[in-house]
Formats: sequence, C-alpha cells, structure tokens
Amino acid sequence: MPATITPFSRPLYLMAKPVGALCNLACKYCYYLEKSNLYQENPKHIMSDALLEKFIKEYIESQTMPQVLFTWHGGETLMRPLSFYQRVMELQRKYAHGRTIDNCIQTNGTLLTDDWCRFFHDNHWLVGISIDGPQEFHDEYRKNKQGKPSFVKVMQGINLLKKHRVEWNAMAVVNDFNADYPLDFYHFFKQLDCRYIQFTPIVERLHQHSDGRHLASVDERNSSEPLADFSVTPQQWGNFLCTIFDEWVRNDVGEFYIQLFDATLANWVGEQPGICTLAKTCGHAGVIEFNGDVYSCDHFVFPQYKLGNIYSNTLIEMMYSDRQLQFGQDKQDKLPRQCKECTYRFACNGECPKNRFCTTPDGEPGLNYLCQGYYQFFDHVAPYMDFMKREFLAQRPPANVMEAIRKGTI
Ligand SMILES: C[S@@+](CC[C@H](N)C(=O)[O-])C[C@H]1O[C@@H](n2cnc3c(N)ncnc32)[C@H](O)[C@@H]1O
Ligand code: SF4
Ligand code: SF4
Ligand code: SF4
Repeated sequence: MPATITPFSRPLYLMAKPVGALCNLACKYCYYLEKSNLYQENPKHIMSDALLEKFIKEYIESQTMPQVLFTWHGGETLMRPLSFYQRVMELQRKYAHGRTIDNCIQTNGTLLTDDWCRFFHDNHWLVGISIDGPQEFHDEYRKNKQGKPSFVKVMQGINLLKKHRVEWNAMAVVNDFNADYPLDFYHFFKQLDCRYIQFTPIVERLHQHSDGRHLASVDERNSSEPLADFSVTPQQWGNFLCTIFDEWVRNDVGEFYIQLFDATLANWVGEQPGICTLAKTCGHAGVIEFNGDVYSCDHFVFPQYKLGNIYSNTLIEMMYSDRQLQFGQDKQDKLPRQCKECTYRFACNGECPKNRFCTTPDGEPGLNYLCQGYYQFFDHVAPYMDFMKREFLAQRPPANVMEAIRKGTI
C-alpha cells in the first residue's frame, strides 16, 4: 500500500463520517464540530449497521477501477468501537469481488490503544494524525471541552503507532498562533521522523446561523463577515511556506514528503497534484454523513451543498449529478481575471474555492484570501521548481536540486 494516498485523482470518492461531527475534543478552529447542529433532530449521530452495509456495497460497486479507497473521517473516528471497523472489514470482504481495498482513517490520536494499533497494522490501514507541531502550538487550540490540552495523549498515540509499525502521516494546520514559527514546526516533524506531512492553512469567517453554527460558507460574503481570529494571514502563510521550503530544498528533498511542495512540483511538470486545493477542478471528493446525506465536499457541508441521501439517490447519481459537476467546474470557471492572467495560475488554480471571498483591486469578486501568500510562495520556489522539472523530464531525480544549490549552480 502506498504511504500516502491521493484520492482526488480517483473517479468516485467519498469520505465517510461514522460518528458525524461528534468528538472528544473541541479544537477552537474546527470547521466540522458545529455540523452536529445540522442534525439536531437525530438523537444519535452514529452510522447504523444497515447504512454501513448499504454504503460499502454501493461504494464498491460504483467504482470503475480495481482499487477502492475508503476514508474514515469525522468528528473523531475512534469514538466508534473497534468492533465497528472490524465489521467494516467484514463487509468490505463480502462485497470486494476481487477488488483491492485500502482504508485510511483520520484521527486526533488521543484514543489510540495497543488494540487499535494492532488492528491498523494487521489490516494495513493508513492513519492520519492531527498534530499542530510542538506542544505549545498544538495545545493552544487542540483542547477538550473542559479546556484540557491534548498534546501528551497525541504523542502517546504516535508512540503506539510507531511501536506497532503502523503506517501513519501527520496533518497539521497553520493558524495565527503557530504560523510565525515555521522552523520550530518543521523540525518538530523531522525529529519525530514523520516523513509525510500535510499542512492546511486555517481560514474561517464568522457568520451566525439560526441553528447555532457560527462559521460562514463562501456564499456568505455580502456583509463583511469578520475573519475568525485563529485564521492565518496571507503574509504569514507565504512566509511560512517559503521558510520551510528553503530548508527542505537544501536538505530534505526525497527524504521528507511535504504534500504541498510535491503537489506544486506535480503542477510544474503537468501531472495531477495529489491535493485538491491546487487542482484545476473540484468535485471529486464528497462526504457521506452518518445518516447517509451526501455533500459536495468536506469543506462544503452546508445545507445548500447537500446532494441527496443514499436512501433516495445512488452515489453515482449524486456524485455525477449536474450540480456536482458544476460545483467542480466552478473552481475554474469562476476564477477572477487576476487569476486567469496570473503567471502562477498553472500551479495555484486559485486554490480552494472556500477561501475565495475577497475582491480583486478592480472590484471583481472571487479572489482567494490567501492569494498574496501563494503568489509569494510560487514566485519564491519557481527557480527550484524549474530545475526539478528539468531533472524530472530528463528522468533524473529532482533531489539533484540539493547538489545544484550546494555547487551554486542555482
Ligand atoms: C475535522 S478533523 C476530523 C478528524 C479528527 N477528529 C482529527 O482531528 O484528525 C480533520 C482535519 O481537519 C483539520 N481542521 C480542523 N478545522 C479546520 C479548519 N477550520 N480548516 C482546515 N482544517 C481544519 C483538523 O486539524 C484535522 O486534521
Ligand atoms: S479532534 Fe478533529 S473533529 Fe475533533 S474538534 Fe479537533 S479537529 Fe475537530
Ligand atoms: S472546495 Fe476546496 S477542499 Fe473542496 S474539493 Fe475543492 S479545493 Fe478541495
Ligand atoms: S496566486 Fe493569486 S492571482 Fe495567482 S492564481 Fe493564485 S490566487 Fe489567483
């Protein structure tokens, strides 16, 4: 199994939420926790066995390829007992009909035990652990409802994963608090010997909804929704990326895999980037909630982006519906002229539509809030990317860039 899976290049892909938005933590910046307000009428936010079976059967049968990827997401996935995931395996075997099935699971890591790790190892699951860097950064926002920090428990979880040789990678968010310390952040992951690192910028705006949710969707941009204070600024994001890139490109190419750098190189050479935010279009990755509701994307779980429910529509109908195709195509069609004419459009593609709530200097809507940071990053890495592209096209390792820098030829 590959150490990192890039689901967005696959034809039909859904992230499943077996406990909806329920969680044992209450990270201040979390976009998903408040989604439970969408389901106030449901007493329990738990995927039933009947729905699980229906989903697994239909999901496998909808695939056009011999490999099938399941992603378990939340909320906190480990709030289901191990027996739930053992049942998942049983159902996957029942409906596989010769297909290869992979599983990844995203977790905050605090509930990991020897039993969980044995299960993940024995069944080759890839485990994504959320950790925001060194303790002081992580604990600033990743606390439980009583305000108790989670770092120590997450590290215990990571040690268990290592002990049981489970394949894992780190998902870290970059927010107002940790963004100014890129090297502390990067060295932390290197010291952990974590070779696959994903960074996501936190960008949220506040908008009070009548059901209690307080985060805005991209459509809610007519009044001036304030930015949530934990959001990273465009300048912070640009500096953060450039600083880590400078260390990585000199020492770590081919050794440490940083998803955003890899995706940037992929766009530079004209391959599919393994990250949706830098891809030309969206719409390849939906979400299925605990009750069978399907949404366009994990960051668009809003009533207006609900595609239907698995009990009334097939997954194929929903994921290939005109609405979903349009959702995907809008990423490219709705780019403002500034992006269409941007030197780095081929690398950036206007990034994630959820962050496109700004206007260009000439008043056109749809500019990405992080534009300045991304432009700074792409402009900074361009000579190195050009070099790595040449190496790649000549079938030599892009890691030769490190030697070229040492010799001063770049
Ligand atoms: C919503 S959590 C669900 C899985 C699990 N509870 C966890 O924390 O890994 C999935 C990922 O989204 C990240 N995340 C949370 N809030 C975010 C936000 N506002 N913007 C971007 N990513 C966010 C988390 O740090 C985590 O890595
Ligand atoms: S652990 Fe995951 S789901 Fe829970 S609050 Fe934190 S980011 Fe959200
Ligand atoms: S909306 Fe954003 S998160 Fe969703 S698929 Fe598009 S780029 Fe990815
Ligand atoms: S860098 Fe800015 S202008 Fe260029 S494509 Fe990205 S968001 Fe658009």
